[in-house]
Amino acid sequence: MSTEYTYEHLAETAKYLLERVPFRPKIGIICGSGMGAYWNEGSLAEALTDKVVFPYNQIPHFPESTVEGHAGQLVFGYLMGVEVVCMKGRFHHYEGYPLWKCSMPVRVMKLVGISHLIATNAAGGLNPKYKVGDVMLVNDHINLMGFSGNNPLHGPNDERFGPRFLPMNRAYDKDLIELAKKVWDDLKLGPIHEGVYTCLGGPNFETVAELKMLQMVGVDAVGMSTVHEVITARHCDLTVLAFSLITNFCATNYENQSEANHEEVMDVGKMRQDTLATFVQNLVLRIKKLGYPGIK
Ligand SMILES: O=P(O)(O)O[C@H]1O[C@H](CO)[C@@H](O)[C@H]1O
Ligand SMILES: Nc1nc2[nH]cnc2c(=O)[nH]1
Repeated sequence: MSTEYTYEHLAETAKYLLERVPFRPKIGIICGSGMGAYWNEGSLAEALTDKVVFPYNQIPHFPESTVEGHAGQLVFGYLMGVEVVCMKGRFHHYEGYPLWKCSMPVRVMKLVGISHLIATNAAGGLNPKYKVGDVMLVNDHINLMGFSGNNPLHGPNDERFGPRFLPMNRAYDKDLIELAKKVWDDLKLGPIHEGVYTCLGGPNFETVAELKMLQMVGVDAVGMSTVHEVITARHCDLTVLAFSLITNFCATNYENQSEANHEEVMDVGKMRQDTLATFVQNLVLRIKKLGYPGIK
């Protein structure tokens, strides 16, 4: 079975949400590990006003979030006066969900009216120039899981979502990347990078040999999410911006004794949540002011 969700299922989910939310969001935000987990002062979710909160287990047809750091709530609200919908926690393949299920919320967000998706993630830094706590705007990805036929769009295609075949060479909108860099610089937040992300199935972190291979093929940051969400988003014509918070440095030699762990990932997320919240708030404001630019 490639997908249990028909268009009608997801339309039902969207209808349930829309009946309970008094405004229509244009921007969807997926909070990565650590970044959406806490309601502490300074977190992105905390910055939302006039919130309407839906725990995932109360939304018809929604999967449940099982990872620590992923609260499992869909939050509608205003960020700097901009209508947004925010996923506090996402679904990963390693939780036991097939990729079409991991990325179903993207289609739901499309059906509630978004035109733009901001996907964030925590990732290991492979590019030697990156430091822990840095941000990398994703300008491309390598769909490694797709190489073996594991793709969120696998199976019958429903044209109401999008076409059977789709290009991916302009998946990460260049205008939005430029805008994001400008917003970051205007806020004087220090250096920001642009690079290539890849998603592995997880849940284990990588071996040294795997990391060396990924570095050789041009990967700058490695994680366990985002790629399938972006494919699904582009399929239904959403304009996409994605960024990675570099939460750990990947050990590409055997002398390095440090070991990647999820606690560190969440700690760095927490440490950087204020900065990222400020960044995203200013970004959505600029996107709105500019009339929601980017390829559709
Ligand atoms: O991609 P997000 O959800 O930010 O989380 C990343 O961090 C977790 C590992 O610590 C994995 O889930 C990986 O994908
Ligand atoms: N696969 C993978 N995912 C991560 N998420 C956060 N850090 C990492 C990492 O080093 N590898």
